[in-house]
Amino acid sequence: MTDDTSDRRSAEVIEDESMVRDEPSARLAAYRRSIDNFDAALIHILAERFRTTKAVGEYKATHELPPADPAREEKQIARLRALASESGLDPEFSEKFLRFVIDEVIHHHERIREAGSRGQ
Ligand SMILES: C=C(O[C@@H]1C=C(C(=O)O)C=C[C@H]1O)C(=O)O
Repeated sequence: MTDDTSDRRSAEVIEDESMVRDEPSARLAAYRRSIDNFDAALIHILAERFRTTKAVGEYKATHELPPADPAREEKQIARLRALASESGLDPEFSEKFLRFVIDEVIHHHERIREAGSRGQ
């Protein structure tokens, strides 16, 4: 498939083609409306993930479990790398992104544990 064909197909999915012909900048605006929706979904998904990992951090602090679980991280990273490859996303990027998120979660868990040990 040429770039032109794939470009046209993406536009068809996002926007009525006749509107794009009439106003060239409408295509960019349509792409950006779609990006806005994806970014909003990402933020909601991340907020839900952090809500769950907060509960995990509290559970770990109560049961005196360590904040990080490298075996679980390794499994999760391998699983998401495979999913990324299957869906056309760079697996290196998916690993870096997950590593970034997991490191933040571990900091939260450490803070929850410290707060618990100070009796807060
Ligand atoms: C959420 C957990 O705590 C940490 C964070 C993880 C994550 O964000 O995926 C995975 C493993 C742990 O290092 C967990 O143990 O499940």
